[in-house]
Amino acid sequence: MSHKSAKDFFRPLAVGAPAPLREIPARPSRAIHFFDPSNEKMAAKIPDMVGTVDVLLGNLEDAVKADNKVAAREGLVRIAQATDFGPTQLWTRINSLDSPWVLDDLTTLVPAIGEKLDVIMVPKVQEPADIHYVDRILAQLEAKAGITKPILIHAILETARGVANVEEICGASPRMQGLSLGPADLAADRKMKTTRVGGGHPGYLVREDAPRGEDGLPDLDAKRAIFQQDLWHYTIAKMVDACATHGIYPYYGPFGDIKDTVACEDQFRNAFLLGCVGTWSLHPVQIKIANRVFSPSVEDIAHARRVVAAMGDGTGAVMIDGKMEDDASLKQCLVLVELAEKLAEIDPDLKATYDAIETPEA
Ligand SMILES: CC(=O)SCCNC(=O)CCNC(=O)[C@H](O)C(C)(C)COP(=O)(O)OP(=O)(O)OC[C@H]1O[C@@H](n2cnc3c(N)ncnc32)[C@H](O)[C@@H]1OP(=O)(O)O
Ligand SMILES: CC(=O)C(=O)O
Ligand SMILES: [Mg+2]
Repeated sequence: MSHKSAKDFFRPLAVGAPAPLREIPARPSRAIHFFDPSNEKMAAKIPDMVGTVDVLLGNLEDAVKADNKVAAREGLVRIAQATDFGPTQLWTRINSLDSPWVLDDLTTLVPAIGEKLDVIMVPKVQEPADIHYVDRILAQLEAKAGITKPILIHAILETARGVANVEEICGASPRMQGLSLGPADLAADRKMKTTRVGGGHPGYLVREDAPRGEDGLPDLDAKRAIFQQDLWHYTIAKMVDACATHGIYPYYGPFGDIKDTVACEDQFRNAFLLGCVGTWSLHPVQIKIANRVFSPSVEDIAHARRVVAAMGDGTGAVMIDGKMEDDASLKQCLVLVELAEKLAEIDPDLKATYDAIETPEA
């Protein structure tokens, strides 16, 4: 197998295309809010959502009826051209690479709104070749349209083969911005026996040991605690490692039980704690949940700042509230502090909240 040389990796793939980025900017993207641009009621709400969510994503793939594919594509062009997105990013999810719509998605969107599109989400990515295909065609279209900044690529991990190839997918192009988990298609592809869009399952559990009777046998009638397990732990952890290795960003994905806002928050928080930077929002109610979960808490920032202040030059060990802190826990605290600073730049309420935290002298 031939590989590009290191020096060629950051050269444009078409003459006149913008130079690839060497670092993917760490822009806040706590919620990637999905809307169907062919749904007039939904589309009408989008201009007023600017500034209330980090990313607005015009979805062209699953959840858009086959008969509405052209209307969705054209609707996205109209909305993008008419809207000033300010600090909010504009993303799209194109149709899958084996669909009859994807080529028109790309050849329509890039010339019409390429300068406004930050990221193109590519569904059902199986292998690096899928990214290479999109990479080259984007460069050709950017060159032809005179686009000045490279459009980034985000891959959805929603096939077993995609999961097996995740590291190569992350490293396939300097355009790679991140990955999202696609739990619905992934479950189908793996032949998991679930019927949901993300979240847990009551059958996937661990049960407390049974008490033993005098005969030494388990008492099967005893009440025992059960603990539902996370179906997605393995895949999210694998995604997080692959993204961190390649300097790109991991995201949870959809949580389909819109009315169960409590379980949604739990699933999002698990992803946040494991290293994800954001998640998807399918309904306006999920934006607030995502913004809350993917912003460090006041308690975490208060603690992190105490550790930073106590650690001086960042080496050695100190005790705070009975716990040992050292170089490694300081690094964890800095992840939270730096994230809070980034979010405060675009979220005035959060800035006020973080500014009000009493910070010890360094
Ligand atoms: C597995 C995957 O691929 S997941 C990604 C693909 N799926 C999606 O993108 C789904 C996007 N979301 C939706 O289609 C819808 O939110 C649904 C179908 C889940 C629920 O829609 P509804 O039944 O209309 O929800 P509900 O009645 O609570 O909506 C309340 C209002 O919010 C609006 N709304 C609902 N979802 C959205 C949205 N994503 N963005 C903007 N507005 C929305 C509705 O139009 C409605 O407006 P109205 O008050 O003017 O009538
Ligand atoms: C996110 C997505 O597309 C899926 O779960 O299938
Ligand atoms: Mg899918």
